[in-house]
Amino acid sequence: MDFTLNGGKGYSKTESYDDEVTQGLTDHYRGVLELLGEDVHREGLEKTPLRVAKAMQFLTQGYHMNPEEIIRSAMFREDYQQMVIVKDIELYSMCEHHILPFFGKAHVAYIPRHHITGLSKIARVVEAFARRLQVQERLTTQIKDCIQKTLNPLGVAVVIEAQHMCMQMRGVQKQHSVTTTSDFTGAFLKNQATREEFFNIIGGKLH
Ligand SMILES: Nc1nc2c(ncn2[C@@H]2O[C@H](COP(=O)(O)OP(=O)(O)OP(=O)(O)O)[C@@H](O)[C@H]2O)c(=O)[nH]1
Ligand SMILES: [Zn+2]
Repeated sequence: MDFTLNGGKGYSKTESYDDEVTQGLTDHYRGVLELLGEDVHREGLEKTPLRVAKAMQFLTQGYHMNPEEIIRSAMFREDYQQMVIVKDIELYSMCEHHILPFFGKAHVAYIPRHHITGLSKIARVVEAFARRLQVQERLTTQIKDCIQKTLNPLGVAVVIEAQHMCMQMRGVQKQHSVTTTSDFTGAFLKNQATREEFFNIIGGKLH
């Protein structure tokens, strides 16, 4: 069995797939195509079940990542106590209700208390939680909780703005709707000025 989507470090560096899962998914997706009335033997579709099996594993690889470990792998003692903001982190996730994509941007901030983390690790935490079946609210809260738990900062702020294909391509079909979610801890919760500083920097109109 070859399954290194998770790498050894809590996140993926190479793309490879679990043979057993790939085979199972391929069989299921062949059945799905048949049920949709397709000819699974026509040239363009012959390899499609296998491609989808791999794509779905890629899109849900976050289940095999350990977001807390990602942060702990690059935690540094530092006495900087001002806001650190990583904004416009692009994210692609899948809504758990329809298994259709939702995508947009995450803005993440924290105010260190003795420890900082590698900036890329913030984006990797977003990735680890986004690459699962999700709802936007839970995704927002999980990112916040993970950073609060591992770094124990003075506060964490997470804002996600996303478009949901299940609202755009189907269902209510509102092509321009954008959903914004936010969650805060510590200083961002208690102090309106801190929250406003964050919103000003991410360029939001949310306050
Ligand atoms: N709160 C929340 N809802 C979501 C998210 N992604 C999709 N949804 C919603 O999940 C809901 C599921 O509602 P249902 O009525 O069970 O499903 P449905 O019949 O397909 O609903 P419609 O999308 O309105 O056609 C819909 O309102 C979706 O818009 C998300 O991230 N957060
Ligand atoms: Zn949906």
